[in-house]
Amino acid sequence: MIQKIDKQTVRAAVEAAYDRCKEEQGGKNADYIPYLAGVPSTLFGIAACLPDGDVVAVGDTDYVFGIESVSKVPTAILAMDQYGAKEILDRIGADATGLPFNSIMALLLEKEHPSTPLVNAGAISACSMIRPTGDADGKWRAIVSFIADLTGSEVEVIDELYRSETATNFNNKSIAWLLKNYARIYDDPELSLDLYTRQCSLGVTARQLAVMAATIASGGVNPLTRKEVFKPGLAPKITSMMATVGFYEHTGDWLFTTGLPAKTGVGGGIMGVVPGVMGLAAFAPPLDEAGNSVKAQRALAYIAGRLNLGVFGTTRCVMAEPEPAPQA
Ligand SMILES: NC(=O)CC[C@H](N)C(=O)O
Repeated sequence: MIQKIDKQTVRAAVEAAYDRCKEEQGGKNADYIPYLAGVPSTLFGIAACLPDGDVVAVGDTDYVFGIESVSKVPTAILAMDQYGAKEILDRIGADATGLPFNSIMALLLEKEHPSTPLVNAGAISACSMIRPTGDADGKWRAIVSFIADLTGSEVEVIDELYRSETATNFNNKSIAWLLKNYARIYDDPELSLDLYTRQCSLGVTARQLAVMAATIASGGVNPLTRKEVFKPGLAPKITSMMATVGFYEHTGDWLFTTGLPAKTGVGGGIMGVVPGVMGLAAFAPPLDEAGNSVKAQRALAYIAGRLNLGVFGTTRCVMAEPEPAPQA
């Protein structure tokens, strides 16, 4: 069955989600990265980017926050674009770990297989693969310009966040060297980890994440700029990875509840992809114990339910074509 929705329906859902969730008090800012503990906890924004590039936005959707693990998505796509999806499957994998994002145990259990580019181990491995290998500046330029193409606007590192994260990323250092031990890192471990830390420290807005999600939803064509950012065949690959592990050990519960492929970050952002239809994003800093924003989850779950956006149902939700302008 096809269910047509229009821009007004989306706006009404986004506004209702904001109103219903704005008083939610659950969760706590991440504090293992000191910068994140200081971000105002009451910030809250929701954005939806439609196929015509229009963004429906409510709340703090222009506040610049740390992209954190949502950055694992663009780097995974870039790696697949550079090497082909099959090589990423072979070298990194596409499985869930069922464990926290920074789990060393996951790496020990699956020695030669970091599982997926959407957890820390696989993401550091993906950073190591980004071409031109061995060239830290060249790799960084490749990652940042790819993210800018996905969002249709510039992105910059939040210096204080980068310093804060670099000063405290001991666990990730262990992961990088364990990857080296198991021959699952494809460039210098320190260089790869620094790239990963820098990409996590990029500042983005909920509006930008919604455009990134919409670019994935439309098979790699940015709806704002109309640029073809990545090969269309990669959209279902990244969307399936997001569906598999986007909320770490809570992914199954999320997918069961919403049917929405999405990816979270400890900065409080969540990006959701409705293939062929739209991109969604929400931002609110307080997190649950798996590191997923409590308020942003509630908001996106509400919108997914109200608009029937789940990808597993028998009803396929599509955007209605806009009415033609009346003839003069
Ligand atoms: N889940 C996250 O957003 C974690 C990202 C963070 N930079 C880390 O490596 O711990």
